[in-house]
Amino acid sequence: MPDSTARILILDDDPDVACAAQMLLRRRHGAVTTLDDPARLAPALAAGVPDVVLLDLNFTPGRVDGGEGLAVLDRLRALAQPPAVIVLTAYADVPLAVEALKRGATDFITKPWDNARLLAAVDAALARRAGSKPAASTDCLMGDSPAMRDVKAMIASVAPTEANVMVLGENGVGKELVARAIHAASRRAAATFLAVDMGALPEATFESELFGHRRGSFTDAKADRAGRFQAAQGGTLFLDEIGNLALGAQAKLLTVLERRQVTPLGADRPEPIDVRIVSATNLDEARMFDAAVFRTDLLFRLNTIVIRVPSLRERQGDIPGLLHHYLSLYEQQYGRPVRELAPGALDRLVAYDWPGNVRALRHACERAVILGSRPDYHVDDFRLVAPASAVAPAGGADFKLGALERDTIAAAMAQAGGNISLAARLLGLSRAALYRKLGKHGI
Ligand SMILES: Nc1ncnc2c1ncn2[C@@H]1O[C@H](COP(=O)(O)OP(=O)(O)OP(=O)(O)O)[C@@H](O)[C@H]1O
Repeated sequence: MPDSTARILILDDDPDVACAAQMLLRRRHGAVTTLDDPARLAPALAAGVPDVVLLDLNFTPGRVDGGEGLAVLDRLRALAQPPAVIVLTAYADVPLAVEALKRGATDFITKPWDNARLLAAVDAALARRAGSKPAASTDCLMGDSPAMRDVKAMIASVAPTEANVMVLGENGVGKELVARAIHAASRRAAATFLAVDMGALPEATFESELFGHRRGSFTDAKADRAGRFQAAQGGTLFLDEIGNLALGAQAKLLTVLERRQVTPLGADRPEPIDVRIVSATNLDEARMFDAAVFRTDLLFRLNTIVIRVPSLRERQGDIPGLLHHYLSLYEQQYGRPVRELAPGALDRLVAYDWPGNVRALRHACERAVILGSRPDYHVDDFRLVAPASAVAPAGGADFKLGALERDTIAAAMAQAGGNISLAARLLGLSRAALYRKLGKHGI
């Protein structure tokens, strides 16, 4: 929204860049000043701290490491009432932009910028300062381990931006919760958050499901139908299991993201879309960078920011809190008495490997509450599928982890009597994920 009282400072040593930004922003905002040298920042601040600073990261000719700009950012953030800072970076400087976000920048814009994008970033920064933006919400994302604190800090930094985020991590680590937390802390929080399981979308109906269709565009199209992109308009679209998308569908998705418009099947005109994309996959980065699996151009559209959610094995410190939370939850839900863990049980549960991560832990707690019949919880009440001693050796080679996964799945299948749904539940996996793993291990 235009704000004639807003004070905006553009700090860039390139007079053409500073002048172009000033002319653009002056059309909407009151006081827009420029500064070409950070050494003159102190007197400028003495005259009044701006609401928003557009900050270039390099000032000395030949310097490209961004150190000068980051130092200015630190100084601005240390002020009693710090301004919102939007960093201006060269296209290839995305890692630097991420560093700036970690240090408290509100957003980043790559040069040469898109005018609408720059105006939207300034509006969002002003709205945030005016307190019209809801507070960050990562409450439901439990865990205070250093690894989870990093994840939460990343969420808080990237949420207010419009950057596309790719969330990486094993099954059940909480990737969807991370995506929801990003949405909840963004300026889109009041609009829709829509999750789509890309792995479950048949290729034949991919376009109709995502982009919508007009009545009569194919035999079963009895009425006009909006796609997921239209349904999430103004909000966030969470593309889950993105790594499982067929290459043909990847090309169609890329076109939509590039043009920021969708053409429903049977329509003669494209429709503009305004959605933020958060995607997730359990494939590791090496697989995602395999061109036979995933188009690199699409990957670069989606992974402006990457958030890696660590497995439960990598944050054992979170396990006691999660156990307590989910045991209490199910005790209440099933009207069971409050019980403690038997001596020694906690240590073994913490040392357990947790294939299936938090989802598996949650299901294990549900089983213990339902099946445990002693005054306290013992490890066998949790019906873990692999022995609690089956912790992968430190620095263990991949093939050992692979064998462990195969044996665990085989054990779960045997315990479930071949019932896929039950085995998937025991393992804390979705049915689709279990099918893929069965195929991978030839079980
Ligand atoms: N940090 C956490 N705190 C509390 N609950 C969590 C946390 N992480 C995950 N969970 C719970 O674990 C389950 C799985 O979480 P979620 O669906 O977000 O995982 P995921 O990584 O997206 O899984 P998948 O890869 O199978 O799609 C959910 O019930 C969720 O509430």
